[in-house]
Amino acid sequence: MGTTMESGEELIKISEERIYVSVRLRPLNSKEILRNDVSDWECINDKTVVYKNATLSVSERSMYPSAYTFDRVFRSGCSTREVYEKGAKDVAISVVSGMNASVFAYGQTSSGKTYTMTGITEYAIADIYEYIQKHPEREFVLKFSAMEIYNESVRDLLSVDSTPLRLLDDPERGTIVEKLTEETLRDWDHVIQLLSVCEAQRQNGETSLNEMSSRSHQIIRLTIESSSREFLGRDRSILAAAVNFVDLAGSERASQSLSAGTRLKEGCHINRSLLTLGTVIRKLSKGRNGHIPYRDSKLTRILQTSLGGNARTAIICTMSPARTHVEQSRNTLLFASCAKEVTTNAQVNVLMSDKALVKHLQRELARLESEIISPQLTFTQPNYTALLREKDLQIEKLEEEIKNLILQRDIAQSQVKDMLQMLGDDASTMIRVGSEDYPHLRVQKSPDTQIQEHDTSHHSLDIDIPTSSNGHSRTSSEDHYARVQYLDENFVHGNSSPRILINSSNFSESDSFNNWEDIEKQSNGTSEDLCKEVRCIETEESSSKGANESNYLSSEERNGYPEIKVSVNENEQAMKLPSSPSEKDQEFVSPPLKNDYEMKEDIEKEDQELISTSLKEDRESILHLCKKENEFSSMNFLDISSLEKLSSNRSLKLAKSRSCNSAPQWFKTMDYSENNSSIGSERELVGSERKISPFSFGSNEQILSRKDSHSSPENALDIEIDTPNVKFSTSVDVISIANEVKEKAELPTDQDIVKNLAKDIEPNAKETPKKNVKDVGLDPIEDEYRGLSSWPVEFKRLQREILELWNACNVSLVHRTYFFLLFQGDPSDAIYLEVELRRMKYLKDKFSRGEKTIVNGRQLSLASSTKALRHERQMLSKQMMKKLSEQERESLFLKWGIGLNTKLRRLQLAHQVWINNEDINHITDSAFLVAKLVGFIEPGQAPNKEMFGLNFTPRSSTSTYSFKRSLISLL
Ligand SMILES: Nc1ncnc2c1ncn2[C@@H]1O[C@H](COP(=O)(O)OP(=O)(O)OP(=O)(O)O)[C@@H](O)[C@H]1O
Repeated sequence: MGTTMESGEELIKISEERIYVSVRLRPLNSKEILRNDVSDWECINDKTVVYKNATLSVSERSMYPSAYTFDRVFRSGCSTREVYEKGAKDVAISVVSGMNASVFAYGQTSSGKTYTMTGITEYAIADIYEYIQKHPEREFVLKFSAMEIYNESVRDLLSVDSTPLRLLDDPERGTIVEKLTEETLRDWDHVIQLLSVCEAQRQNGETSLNEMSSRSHQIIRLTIESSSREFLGRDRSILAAAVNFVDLAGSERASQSLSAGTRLKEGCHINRSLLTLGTVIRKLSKGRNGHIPYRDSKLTRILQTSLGGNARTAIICTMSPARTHVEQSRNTLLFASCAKEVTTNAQVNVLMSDKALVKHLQRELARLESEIISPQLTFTQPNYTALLREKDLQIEKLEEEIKNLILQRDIAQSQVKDMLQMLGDDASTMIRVGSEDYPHLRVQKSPDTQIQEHDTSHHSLDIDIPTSSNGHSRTSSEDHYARVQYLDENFVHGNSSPRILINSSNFSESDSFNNWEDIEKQSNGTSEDLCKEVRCIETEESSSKGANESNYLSSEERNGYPEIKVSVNENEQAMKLPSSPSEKDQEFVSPPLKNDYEMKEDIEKEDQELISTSLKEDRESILHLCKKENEFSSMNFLDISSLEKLSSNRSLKLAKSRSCNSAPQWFKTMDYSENNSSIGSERELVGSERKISPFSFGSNEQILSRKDSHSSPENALDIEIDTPNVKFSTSVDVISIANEVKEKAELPTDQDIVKNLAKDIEPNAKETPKKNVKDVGLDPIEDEYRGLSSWPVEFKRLQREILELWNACNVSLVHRTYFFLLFQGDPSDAIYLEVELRRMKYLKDKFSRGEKTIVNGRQLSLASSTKALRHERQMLSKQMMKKLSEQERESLFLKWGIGLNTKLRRLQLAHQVWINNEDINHITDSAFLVAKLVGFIEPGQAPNKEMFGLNFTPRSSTSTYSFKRSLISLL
């Protein structure tokens, strides 16, 4: 056998094993001997039986195998005991270990099946009892049942009732025989008694071959349940299995058995069922593929488990050695040969009692509940510990991060506080924006006394360094300036605040700025030096919101927007303007207009997160610039010596020249200048009416000629900044500075825009015939364009190109509006159009390459500008409710083709403005609408260009300057 079972205590798990097949030869019976039948079969060893008929021809011998090998062959002289011991016991006794078992006897009629199985059944049961007796620690329950299949009917052999029993299919137990009597064995005698009953009940009949021929298939079933006595009364497992002792009816040939009538009918059923059994065995021997016809007979249905299922099976094929039965013997051997190829898969059958099952389920339930409540507890101890350790590390890391964040926050707050202190030294300098206080921004006004004392040097411009202890009067232009600053902030939604370097000689107020002290220290220069070259940072109220961060950026950080040095021409006479008492002591910058609050608040939200960062960067940038002061001394336009040189050689001289000799005509013509009344004139240019241009610069040729420029008073772009009580005149030699830059050390790549602009302008300048300023008397460039009929065309071309670029770059609508309304065709605006065009091209180039650029310290991309533009339109739509009357709104809706009942009509309107570049009327309408919404135009006020800086009254000139200088600074 494949598996021995020496110890009954062990539960033997047997995987797949083959059916144990043995062949038993019986001796010739008396009848066979009487007719001189010979025995042709001989067991040559324990496993092989051979056919030894010497009378067969060679051809006959070749038709059949002569030797058959099985697990065991038993000679005719072997006892049933030996057959049992060696051919059935191992399988039969498996039942005590919880495995199903079956022992078959297969063979032709009268071959000795009943003879063999009777003995094997008794021996097996005897051994089972012996096993039980040897294992008192276990409790066994033996149940006995017996049935026969007679003429394809199942009968209970333990019942006198011959009513056929039904077969039921149970999904777990397989085929069960309904109402089959099952007797619990009491003792050995009980076994003998029941076996006797079965023998008595079984259908037997006399045939010519067997006086006591079994006419049915008999199945004696012994079911054994066992459990350990140790666990008796507690939850315990029960091993349950059954062993079948099957005595098949013998195949027979009617001709041989001479059966007729009932015997013939029985023989037919017997043969049919045996044929099905043979088919099942044959199919199983070839594998389990395909259909196995278990259900073709009750025999195979009942024995399905034993045939290739959960059972150990042993088949003992009995055969007569007589020559007369050779054919039947060969059939038996053929069946045996197939059977030995069939495999079964026996398992230990463990039954759980209801009590045990309940106990088991309760334990499982408790375990699952425990997992739900505390999943970690289900981990193994090492994993649990590792998990805890990991969590601890994470907690430590997070705590460390929190500490760092708190530290950074404190530092940022401290910096904010410092900056605020630096920006405003008293409460009066603070303005309230929303819930935050911001410092007022002021023009650094040079007291007259100081101006008089320092009449030889450059003068400070509107350095919006916070007020000092000196205290500065506030300008009346604060409102306007605030608007402009707002525009500057939001230029291209990137807050491209301008940066202007201003030569200053009397920047004493800056002493109050601690950082300037640091600058002084680190620059290894004297305070005088610093006073000469002070980087005037155009700070505004939004400085605390990051708008001024770019002002403190190093040139490397500005990413394409290099600082422009503005040398302030301190010409007291020219600059000194009659003060308007009403405009005195007004802050240069006022809180944002109420109309702007909403928009500003939204922007502030976005900017809040940049506040501390920008302030920190500001401080670092200042320090960085201080360090760079010396480094730049021989490198770029930021260096002090360079600026000094420029100041002394050019700007200063220019200033002196102008102040002493011939101040630019426009100075004189300005209505607030000393000589404005005498020189001012009205000029009509491109349909725009203006009294004077506040900007003038010499011919390009003069400007770009360094040698000449140093000695020429016309080679500077002059910007006059006026305040009510102090007038500033700035000489912004843009081109010269650009050239200065170009000639200096390599600039960052992003600053090439400046070079390019200078290069582009330079040839034009050279082509432009030099004009005698004195001859012209006014702005040379104006003269130049005034004499050229191409300027209006050129202006429109520039304007159209700028419009397209605005759209492409998602430029702020407010910026567009202001720019559009400000620059309407005056030739003096050419430089600004050129600058704007360059800026836009630069941006578009960046965007087209998917790159980001830094504008005023913020990263600006096409996506972010798109978002900002959408946001701006939303803000404008909100402003419509505040800035427009219902009648105005309805009128606009009708004008812009929006239904009065349309949902989100204000938003629709906001999305229509500034979208059609081809229609100048649309652009104009858009500009006026935006201007009105953001407060350029007061409700009920007719728009006119005087409001947008073209009327250079003291009040408006500041805003004009601010806007224009922002453009210049971006060079
Ligand atoms: N090995 C044996 N040694 C001695 N006598 C045997 C042996 N086998 C069978 N016999 C005898 O042969 C006769 C027929 O045996 P048995 O009834 O067991 O055959 P069977 O295969 O069961 O026949 P059937 O299929 O017709 O029931 C019996 O009288 C029996 O005593």
